[in-house]
Amino acid sequence: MLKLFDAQQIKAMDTCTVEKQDIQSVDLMERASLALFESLCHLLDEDSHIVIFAGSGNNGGDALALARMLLTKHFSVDVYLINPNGILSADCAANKARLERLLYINEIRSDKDIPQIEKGSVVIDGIFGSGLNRPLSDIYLQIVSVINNSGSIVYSIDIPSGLFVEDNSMNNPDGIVKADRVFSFQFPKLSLLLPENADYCSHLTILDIGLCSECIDEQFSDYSCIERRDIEPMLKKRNTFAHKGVFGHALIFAGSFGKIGAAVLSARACLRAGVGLLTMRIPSCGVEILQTAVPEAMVSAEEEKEWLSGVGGISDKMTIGIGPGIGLCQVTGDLLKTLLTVSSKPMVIDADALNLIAKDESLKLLIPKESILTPHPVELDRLIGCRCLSGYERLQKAREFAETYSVYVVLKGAYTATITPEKKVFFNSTGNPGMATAGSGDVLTGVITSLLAQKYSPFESAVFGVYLHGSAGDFAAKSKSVYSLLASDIIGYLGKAYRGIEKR
Ligand SMILES: NC(=O)C1=CN([C@@H]2O[C@H](COP(=O)(O)OP(=O)(O)OC[C@H]3O[C@@H](n4cnc5c(N)ncnc54)[C@H](OP(=O)(O)O)[C@@H]3O)[C@@H](O)[C@H]2O)[C@@H](O)CC1
Ligand SMILES: Nc1ncnc2c1ncn2[C@@H]1O[C@H](COP(=O)(O)OP(=O)(O)O)[C@@H](O)[C@H]1O
Ligand SMILES: [K+]
Repeated sequence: MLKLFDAQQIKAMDTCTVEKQDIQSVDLMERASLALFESLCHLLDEDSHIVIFAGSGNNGGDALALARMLLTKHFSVDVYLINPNGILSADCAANKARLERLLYINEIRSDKDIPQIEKGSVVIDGIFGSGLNRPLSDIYLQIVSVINNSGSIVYSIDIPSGLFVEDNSMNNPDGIVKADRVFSFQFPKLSLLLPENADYCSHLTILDIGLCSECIDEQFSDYSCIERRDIEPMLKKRNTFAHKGVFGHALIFAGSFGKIGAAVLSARACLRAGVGLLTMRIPSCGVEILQTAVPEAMVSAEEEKEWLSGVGGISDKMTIGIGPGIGLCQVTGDLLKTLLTVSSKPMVIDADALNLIAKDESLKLLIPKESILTPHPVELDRLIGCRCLSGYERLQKAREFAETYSVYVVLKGAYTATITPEKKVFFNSTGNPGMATAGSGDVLTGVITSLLAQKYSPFESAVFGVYLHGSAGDFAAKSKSVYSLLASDIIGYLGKAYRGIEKR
C-alpha cells in the first residue's frame, strides 16, 4: 500500500532518511535526480532540446542535478534558474556550483529575463515542489504562463509547480504548471488524485528514491493507494467441495419502468463476481426482460408494474443491495425506509437509493452500520446537503459522513476513494475514462453486493470490488478502446480481472 503524505511529513522523512542512512541531503537529492534521469531518458529523443526551469529550493536543486546528468548523455540543454532574491537552498546552491562547471546557467531575476520557449522543446519544470507555501505571484505567474502557452511537452519534477500537495481550493489556477507527466518522488501526492487538478497532470510516474522504510512507517497517514499486492491476499480460495450455498445469497432491489437495464447489469455483474445465489426484486414490467437476459437469477416480482414498493420476501441470510434504476417514487422511498428499519446487516446502497436518503434526513440514522454507500460526486453532494467547491472539500465531507453514520463511502471517480468509518481513505489504482459510460456504476453495485454476500468484510468488499471493477474495465478498454467501451463489457471481463489477481 502506498501511503500519501503532506508536505511536512515529506520533509520529516527526508531528514530521517538522511540520518538513518548516514548520508548528506545532497546525496539524497542526487539519488532522486538519478531516478528521474533514468526514467526520463526513455521519453526523450536523442535530438530533444531541453529547457529546464529551476527554482531556488530543493525542487530547483533536483532540476540542476538533472541538467548535469542530461549533459553526460549529450542532450542539448538550456537552464534557467529563477532566483529573484538571490537566496538558494544549500543543496540547490551545491548543484548550481556543480553544473556551472559544465554549462552557463541563465538566471531569471526580473521579468525581462524570462525567455521565449523554442517550438518543439521539452520543458522540465523544477520551479517548486512540496515546499510551496503560497499561491504563485509576480514573475512566477509569468513564467508559468510562458510554459503553459509554449505548446511544448512539459515534465514536472515531484509535483507541477504551483500546485499544493493537498488542498488547492484557494489556489490560483493560472499559477499552476500543466504537466504532460509528473515524476513524483516515492509517493503520489493527494492533489494529483483529485478531479479538479486533472489539467495539471496527464500522466503520473512514481519514482522510488529509496527513502528509509522505517522513516515511512513512522509517519501516520489517513490516505493510501491500494495496489495489486494489497488485493491479492484478499481473494478467497474456493475449495473442491464448495457448493452454491457457500457463496451467499444476494438480494438486489433494482429497476423501474424504462430502467430495467440497470437491474440486468447489476444482476449479471453480481453473478459474474461469484455469488452463489441471486434474487432480483424488480417491478413486474421487468420480469420477462430479466428472466430472459439473466436466466441464472431468480426474480421476486413486485406487484406494482412500474416501480418498487414492497420489500417482498427477505431473510437474514440474504445480503441486500439497493439502488440501480429504482427511481424516486414516494412508495419506493417508503420501501427503502422499511428495508433500513428491518435490516441490521450491512447492505450496499447506490444511485436513487442514495438520492432518496438525501431527501429524507431521518433515513440516514437508519442505515445499518458498516453498510457500503457508492455515490458519484453529485450523489455525495446531495447526501451531505451541500455543493462542494472542490474534490478536496468533498473528500473531507465524505470522511465526516462515513464517521458520523459508521458506514463505508465509496466515492466514485477516476481514483475512486473508499472511505472507512475511521475516516481512512483508500484510493483505487485501476480503471480508465472508458468507464465513464452509462451503467458502469450499476455494475459496481452488483460486484460489491456479490462480494459482501460471499462473506468478504465490508472493507474488503468495497476496495476489492472497486479494484476488480476497474481492472475488468482496463481489460475491456484494451479490447474495445476507451471510446467504445460499454458497461456490459466490464462484466464480460470480470473473469479476466479475477484471473489477473489469482495468477501471481
Ligand atoms: N521527498 C523527498 O524526500 C525529497 C525531496 N526532494 C525535492 O525537494 C523538494 C522540496 O524542496 P523544498 O522544501 O526546498 O521546497 P521547494 O518547493 O523546492 O521550494 C520552496 C521554497 O520556495 C519558496 N516558496 C514557496 N512558495 C513560494 C511562492 N509561491 N513564491 C515564491 N517562493 C515560494 C520557499 O521559501 P520562502 O519564500 O517561503 O522563504 C521555499 O524556500 C521536493 O519537491 C523534491 O523535488 C529531493 O531533492 C530529495 C528527496
Ligand atoms: N475516468 C474514469 N476513470 C476510472 N473510472 C471511471 C472513470 N469514469 C467513471 N469511472 C467509474 O465508472 C463508474 C461510474 O459510475 P456511475 O457514475 O454511478 O455510473 P452510472 O450511474 O452510469 O452507472 C464508477 O465506478 C467510476 O469510478
Ligand atoms: K515541480
